[in-house]
Amino acid sequence: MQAFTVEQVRRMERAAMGPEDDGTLMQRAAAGLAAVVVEALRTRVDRVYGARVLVLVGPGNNGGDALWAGARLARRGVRVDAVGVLGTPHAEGLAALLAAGGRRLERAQLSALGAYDLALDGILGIGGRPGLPDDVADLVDRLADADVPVVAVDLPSGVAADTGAVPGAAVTAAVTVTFGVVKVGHLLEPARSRTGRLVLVDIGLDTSAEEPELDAWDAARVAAAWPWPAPQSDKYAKGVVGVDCGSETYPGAGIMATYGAVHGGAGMVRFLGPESAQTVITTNLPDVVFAPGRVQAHLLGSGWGDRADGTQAVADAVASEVPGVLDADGLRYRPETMPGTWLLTPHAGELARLLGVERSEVEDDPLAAVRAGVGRTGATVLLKGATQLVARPGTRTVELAVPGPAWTGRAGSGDTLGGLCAAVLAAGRPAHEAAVLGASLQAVTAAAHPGPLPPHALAERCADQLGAWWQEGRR
Ligand SMILES: NC(=O)C1=CN([C@@H]2O[C@H](COP(=O)(O)OP(=O)(O)OC[C@H]3O[C@@H](n4cnc5c(N)ncnc54)[C@H](O)[C@@H]3O)[C@@H](O)[C@H]2O)[C@@H](O)CC1
Ligand SMILES: [K+]
Repeated sequence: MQAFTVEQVRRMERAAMGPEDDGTLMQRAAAGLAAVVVEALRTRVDRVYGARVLVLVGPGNNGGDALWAGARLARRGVRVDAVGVLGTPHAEGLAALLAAGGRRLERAQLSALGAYDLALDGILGIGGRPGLPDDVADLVDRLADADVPVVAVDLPSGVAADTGAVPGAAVTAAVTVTFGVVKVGHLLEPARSRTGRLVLVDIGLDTSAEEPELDAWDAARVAAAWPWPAPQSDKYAKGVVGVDCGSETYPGAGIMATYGAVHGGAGMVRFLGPESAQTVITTNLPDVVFAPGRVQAHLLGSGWGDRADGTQAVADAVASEVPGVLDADGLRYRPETMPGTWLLTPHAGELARLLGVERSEVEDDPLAAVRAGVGRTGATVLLKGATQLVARPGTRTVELAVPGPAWTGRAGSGDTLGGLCAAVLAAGRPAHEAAVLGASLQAVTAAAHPGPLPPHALAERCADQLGAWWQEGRR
């Protein structure tokens, strides 16, 4: 699924509209919106005729969409009340609603909000600045307290369309009906959680001239893209991962990274980390070897802590011209520039350190931050966290891994994730695919095995998930 910025949407809308806006796009939007509301009413109260809908109307075309949809609903016998909550409502939309039998109420006339079966959030769309004025936020809260489900028009009002940030008050929608294309904010946390179920209504926008801002993967695409071995694939076709992770202080990181590489399907895993980890590894994963030798993807950095020869270890691996994953403490020892065949896997704090900015700056605009990480290093970058983003040199489009349940993020998850990515890299896939596939496999597996499981146990379930896909013939 592709997502676009507000600027791109505006360009596409202008191209679709031509020089004069004759309202066609808004009518398409309103028709699609009304159809979703009809379905939602059927599901919730088993009727359309006589159901009650409250329309919250802001000052722009977002309110216009909501009012025109309200008019369509009123013509089907829905009792529609519209209340202007910001600025002056869209004149033609309001006239259409009143002509269809809807009512306009003042805010003071609103009582017993629980009597409404559903509310339409037409407060702000892609023209909205994030946040809501206090009095509007108060009304939105009262609707939530009264358990009135909200259908958001285009976007839940208050969220930032281009970043997914929610810096102030915002609507939390049960369903969001968006028009033409998906916007970035629908897919990135924390706005994603405000969006509810996302429905895309086709209004005839042509995306072909625009490079998408985001490319979001789903589980089916991950299964189809996984580097499944061919019948004749030997261990070298599947790929050898060289794991130099962990330290005497943090041996567990080396163990968990190895679990990731083994269960991600590597043909062979060489463990080149501290001796203190070897007994545990060889007891639990007897297929792992400890001798140096041929490596098709490096995995470095997890659990290193301070390492005297860290800079040299990374430089040697990069100089070997074999691709690799550089994680955690290893990021501190990276050379000034790296090839795009290398994958860096920072979390927000590590990316902030790499960029020399505050962590909040990364969290407020992760898309910009992950791109900046590529600009700064030359490498491919996977930003780990609630939404896992992958940026790479040569394209503006950022890939979004399948999201996972919140408890996946715990000590050691990143170590096994590095191993999963390295297994894909060793199979010959480019770094950005290794990142998306590894992160998505971990997320899909975590969603299917509500634990919370410790990372090494989740890594074992990742192998089960691959096995399930294999059996389903998803390869
Ligand atoms: N342009 C088009 O052709 C189409 C637009 N559509 C709808 O139009 C929407 C965009 O419409 P607009 O550009 O009018 O923008 P909005 O409807 O998002 O509203 C922008 C207005 O709200 C005010 N405003 C913004 N943030 C505010 C805040 N935090 N507090 C108070 N006031 C605030 C602005 O000053 C401006 O007057 C889309 O989201 C979509 O719903 C659809 O009808 C499809 C076609
Ligand atoms: K809205």
